[in-house]
Amino acid sequence: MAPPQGSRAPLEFGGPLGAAALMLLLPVTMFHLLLVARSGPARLLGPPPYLPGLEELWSPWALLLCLTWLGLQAALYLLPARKVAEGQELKDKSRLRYPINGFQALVLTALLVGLGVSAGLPLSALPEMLLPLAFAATLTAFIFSLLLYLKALLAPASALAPGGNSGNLIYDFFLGRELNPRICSFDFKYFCELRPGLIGWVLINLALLIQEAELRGSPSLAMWLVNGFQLLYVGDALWYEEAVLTTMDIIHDGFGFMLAFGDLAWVPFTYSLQAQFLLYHPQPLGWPLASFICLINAVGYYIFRGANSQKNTFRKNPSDPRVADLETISTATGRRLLVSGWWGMVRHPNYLGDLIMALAWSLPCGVFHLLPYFYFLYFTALLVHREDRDERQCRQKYGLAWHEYCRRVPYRIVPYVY
Ligand SMILES: NC(=O)C1=CN([C@@H]2O[C@H](COP(=O)(O)OP(=O)(O)OC[C@H]3O[C@@H](n4cnc5c(N)ncnc54)[C@H](OP(=O)(O)O)[C@@H]3O)[C@@H](O)[C@H]2O)C=CC1
Ligand SMILES: CC(C)CCC[C@@H](C)[C@H]1CC=C2C3=C(CC[C@@]21C)[C@@]1(C)CC[C@H](O)C[C@@H]1CC3
Repeated sequence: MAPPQGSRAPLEFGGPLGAAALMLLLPVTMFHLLLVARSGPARLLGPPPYLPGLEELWSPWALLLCLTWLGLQAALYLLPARKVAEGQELKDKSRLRYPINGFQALVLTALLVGLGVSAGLPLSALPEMLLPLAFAATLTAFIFSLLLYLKALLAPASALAPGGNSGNLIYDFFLGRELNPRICSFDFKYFCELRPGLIGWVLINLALLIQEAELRGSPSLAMWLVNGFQLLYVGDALWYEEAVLTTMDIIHDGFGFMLAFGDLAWVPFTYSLQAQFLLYHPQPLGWPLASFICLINAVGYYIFRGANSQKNTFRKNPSDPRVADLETISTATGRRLLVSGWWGMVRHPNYLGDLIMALAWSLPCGVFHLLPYFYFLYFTALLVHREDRDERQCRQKYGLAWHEYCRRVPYRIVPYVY
């Protein structure tokens, strides 16, 4: 198939070979983590305790549950929103509109789950179903990506993403061809990025907490901490939902297997790894250490939220009194770059805060297993790679001004280290 005109973007993720390898490696890693988390030795780098057969992975009930969950979140997405936000300007100069009702979806889901549990819904049975649920989510993501690929064949050239249109089927399937696939006003990428996966993640965490309480009389302090920290993170993402409209996933990347699998399977089933680990490997944690870990999470959150809010406020209105005094440099595009405040400390202060929080989520699991640190390790790799991609895009967008910014702010993520 010939690449569409004008698509000359350099190949990322190691090209078609890298994309094929990731498509295999990501689900395999997810199942490995699910299996070792419940095994006695819980060794991240050891072999899985056993290889599950298809009868253990495939369950029509799990698929039904997965589709019902997606249907519920889609219905909540369609409810009237407190605000409708406009996205960034597209190639054809138009702007898409997005409902801002993610936090409302989280609260309504919590109410529905609360009602369900009080009516006898066995939420604590969820941890036993993680394997078939993850399989169903992977299958759903694969079929969904296939449909998205086919849908993109009918899309006009102006609707295609800059990256996922190389003409190589595997690469384009992985990266995604269409930038903002929609049916009427329902935006699939925006919906998947924040709702089913993120809310699913905290629901799985809650189910693990409830099962721990049933097993041991009450949830452990470590389990409370992991649940609390991650609920704060998800609540924050949904409260500041509008900010996702300026991320590279929404502005730059197409919607293909990478994001569909990432959003629907990877996030709920691997981001809940610490809580999964704690259910099978209870860890003693005293109040002094717990308080120290809370402090680390608070510092991480303070940097993460401060940096993200500063940039979002500045991008929305550079004369806002909260950012008007910050030093900036001009660029040829007319947009300015912050060179003081959080964005004068390192070029990605929000990543630094996010990484500090990631560490705080693992610490309640103790220091004798590597497994609960998987998220921290994976996330470091993801953010270093993401920073590199963003840097390339900014260099292209801002040219000399970006070089000046790099000269003024030489460190990328960690001051004086990287
Ligand atoms: N938990 C998870 O799995 C993940 C979490 N995240 C988190 O999501 C959040 C969003 O991350 P992400 O989308 O990667 O990127 P950022 O929010 O860091 O956005 C990068 C963009 O910010 C703008 N920018 C960069 N430097 C400056 C500056 N000095 N002044 C003003 N604007 C600047 C540029 O866009 P422009 O100039 O066009 O505005 C650049 O492209 C982060 O907090 C990240 O940690 C991200 C990925 C995964
Ligand atoms: C499976 C692959 C390794 C890559 C998958 C990447 C996705 C899991 C992430 C890509 C960007 C994401 C963002 C978030 C969650 C993870 C994914 C979807 C947030 C919604 C997390 C909360 C933050 O406040 C905003 C993030 C935006 C980007």
